[in-house]
Amino acid sequence: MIKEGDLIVIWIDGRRIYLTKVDPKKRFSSDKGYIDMENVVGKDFGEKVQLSTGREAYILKPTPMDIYKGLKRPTQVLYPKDVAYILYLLGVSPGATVIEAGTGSGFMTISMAYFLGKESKIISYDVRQDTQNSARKNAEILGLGDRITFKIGDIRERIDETNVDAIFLDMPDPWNAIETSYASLSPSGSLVIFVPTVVQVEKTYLSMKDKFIDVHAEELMSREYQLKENAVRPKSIGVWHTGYLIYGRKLLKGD
Ligand SMILES: C[S@@+](CC[C@H](N)C(=O)[O-])C[C@H]1O[C@@H](n2cnc3c(N)ncnc32)[C@H](O)[C@@H]1O
Repeated sequence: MIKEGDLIVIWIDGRRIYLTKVDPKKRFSSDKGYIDMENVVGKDFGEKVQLSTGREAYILKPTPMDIYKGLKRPTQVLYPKDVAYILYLLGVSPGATVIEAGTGSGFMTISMAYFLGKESKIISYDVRQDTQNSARKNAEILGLGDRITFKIGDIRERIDETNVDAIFLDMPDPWNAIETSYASLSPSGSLVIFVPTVVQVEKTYLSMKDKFIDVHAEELMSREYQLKENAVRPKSIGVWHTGYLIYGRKLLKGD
């Protein structure tokens, strides 16, 4: 049963998916109508409610995908298809320590905190205080703030932590952060990097190839389908390119 303070999704249609906290004193408004939140308290997840216009909406329990659609994002954020595979490539499990840069809107940070659980330590660096503040707010809304340490700093110059399990970089010039990442990683730890252009892939590869093993780059493609009777087919409009993932594992010097 839904109670005050719960995080819920108000689902009106495929383009109107809102993530909000239940405050009985407040009103949720959209271009399709409003509902006083006191009318949501006591409902069950999956139940239908009626907006002021008579339009129906559904109350759902937030999933990472809803969180992705509903969060504020001052920077470009990673797409869920990439986030899911990055988690796999990082090779980490609950209890791990992971370093990330840059924080940006915190979508990757939040995803790691969500999937790696309470015992994990996520340390996220960014050079910008404003975007990191917004990421911190996002993490707090989701109740994940205590799993994350936000740090202001240039990861090309310094990573305070050593012997970490994995590092993820989403920044314009990751090839300048290979030295610091190498020093911070535990032997055989994974370094995963996201970049949007092939020039960045080559520069990153060249800076990694002597210190990391199993270095490779790949791109993930996802194609959504139109679901309509007698017309099920790939949608004609979609996101075709997000970026490339580069991966490698730390070798000990001299190996
Ligand atoms: C595209 S955003 C990251 C988005 C993030 N992965 C997400 O899913 O929300 C890139 C971020 O890298 C930060 N950045 C750029 N250079 C950096 C550096 N040398 N050290 C730390 N952060 C850096 C930028 O300030 C920016 O916030």
